[in-house]
Amino acid sequence: MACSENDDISQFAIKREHHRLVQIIRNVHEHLRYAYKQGHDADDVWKAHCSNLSERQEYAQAMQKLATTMWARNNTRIEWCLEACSRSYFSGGGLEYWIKKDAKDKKTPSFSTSCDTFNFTVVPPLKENILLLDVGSCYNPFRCFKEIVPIAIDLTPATPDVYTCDFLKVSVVTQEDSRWWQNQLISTEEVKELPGNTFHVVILSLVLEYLPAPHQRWTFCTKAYQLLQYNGLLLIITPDSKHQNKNALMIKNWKRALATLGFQRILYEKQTHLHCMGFRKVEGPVILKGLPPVDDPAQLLYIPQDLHNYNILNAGEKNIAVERKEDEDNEISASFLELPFEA
Ligand SMILES: C[S@@+](CC[C@H](N)C(=O)[O-])C[C@H]1O[C@@H](n2cnc3c(N)ncnc32)[C@H](O)[C@@H]1O
Repeated sequence: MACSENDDISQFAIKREHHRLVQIIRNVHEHLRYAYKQGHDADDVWKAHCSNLSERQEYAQAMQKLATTMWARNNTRIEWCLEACSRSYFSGGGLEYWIKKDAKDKKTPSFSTSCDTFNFTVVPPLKENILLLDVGSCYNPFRCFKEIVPIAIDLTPATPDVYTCDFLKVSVVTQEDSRWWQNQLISTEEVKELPGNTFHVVILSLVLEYLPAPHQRWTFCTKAYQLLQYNGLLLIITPDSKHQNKNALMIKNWKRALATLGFQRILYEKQTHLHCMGFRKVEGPVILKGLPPVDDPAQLLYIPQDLHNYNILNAGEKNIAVERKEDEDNEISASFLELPFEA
């Protein structure tokens, strides 16, 4: 057989495997959204999902394989996060810039006044490594960067260095000694508590769209706020293959919602398949010029898929929820199917 035919066959096999893995991920997201859209209580939907270990494990393996083999040379979200927090913000002068700007604008004090101790505010220069909480980490992609101490948590870890933790349920506790919780983690099978005002960075990468209800995404962002030190960074990555303006309103609404918590958006980049956003924790709320206050900020944390209509296609043992044909035609590019594929 000619070499190019062999290549074609292996390309085809890789593409088929990519499609299979993506389908596993999409099905989990769609089942959750479908159940919620049917009028079920979000807590009940989540409880049912948490009891389905085999489905979650299949998802974890599929996600790990996709990220580490299929997209291995295209993990731009990990690179972006690293660049944003390490090279740009903590080591590249970003933190100093924002602190000086605050002082000049006299909008917020350089150092927090609401914290009990100085230690709960990040000040330049950062003398330690960056303490980074990766929520919904799956396979701990930040483990190999020397400037970062990653604490990786996931509902269903794909690798042993990721702690089991349901971030919707975790309690944020007050701990003045930051070593306390590191000892806790070592001896814990499932993380039930995390210390407030502690982390330099919280990462929410491709995780908010896993949650079917906007108020669950709000819970994630609220907890991220509580866990970060002042001047710490929340980095959010969300998939979207449309051009930048298509979902510009959604991104603006996220900014508004997060501003009510005290997150100031300081970084934004639209990549081909992703929105990458960086928010700095300040003493909130952040006032956005020309915009009225928001009544129900949680509802602003919607994603394009929330607006889809769902049908039951398969009335077999397990109903398969799918988006209606016209929605599929119009909006499919916002889904995982369009995340980058590398042969
Ligand atoms: C699409 S994967 C993203 C993995 C990784 N962050 C990345 O960017 O490659 C979404 C992950 O979020 C996790 N997840 C979903 N809900 C969660 C929750 N309530 N608490 C912790 N992890 C959660 C899932 O188990 C899954 O591993």
